[in-house]
Amino acid sequence: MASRPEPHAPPLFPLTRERREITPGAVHVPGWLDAAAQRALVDACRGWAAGPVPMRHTRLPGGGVMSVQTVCVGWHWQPYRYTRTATDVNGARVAPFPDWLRELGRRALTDAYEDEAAGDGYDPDTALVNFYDGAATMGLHQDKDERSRAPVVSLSVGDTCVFRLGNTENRGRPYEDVELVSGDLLVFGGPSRLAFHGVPKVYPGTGDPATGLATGRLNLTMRVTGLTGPASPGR
Ligand SMILES: O=C(O)CCC(=O)C(=O)O
Ligand SMILES: [Fe+2]
Repeated sequence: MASRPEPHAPPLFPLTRERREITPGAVHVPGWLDAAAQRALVDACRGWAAGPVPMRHTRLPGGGVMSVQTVCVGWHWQPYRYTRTATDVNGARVAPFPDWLRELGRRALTDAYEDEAAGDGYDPDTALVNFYDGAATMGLHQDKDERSRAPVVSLSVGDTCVFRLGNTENRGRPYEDVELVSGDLLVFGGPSRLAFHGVPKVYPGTGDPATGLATGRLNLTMRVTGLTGPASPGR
């Protein structure tokens, strides 16, 4: 029978994936959400996907549709603006942005930037929840429909993907491909806030169904719109 490891023995499964600043202001924290937190996030996203605005493939002005499916909370994003009601879907007002998600965003900044004060005053008011089936991808783009340049906090659950983090000038090089795994946190703020980024590939079947997500990849990004307007109910 194997003996118990000594208290000072190295962990049986050493963490090889460590917090890393990819470019100034862009930080990847692998495994930030534990299994219970991932399940809770999947549950919440499933609730939002059911309504009041259903998760859908966003229609682009050129006539195409995005391969990912998206649902929003707080403010509704449609190309290329935020509205309180989903005028391009069913006209309903989106679900309010919950306090627990704001709190999670603050902790994300504190941990990513290793600075107790980094989350102070962070007040995200919208979250975009994207679902990628095995074939979905997202082209390189900037998140620039927000008036605020506060950081974007990104959480991933389910299948592993390739996340491409580029420069702030164009879709070309330099860029770096980073694998985002279930539970990973990525923050992009500061000089990287307007970096081009996208998801060129998802690896189907790499997620753990114990998260509550049998297939596919879920990504939630929270942002500060910098907009004011008719407040969400409860805010
Ligand atoms: O899925 C991701 O990791 C990125 C999503 C994204 O860039 C977006 O929703 O704007
Ligand atoms: Fe984005």
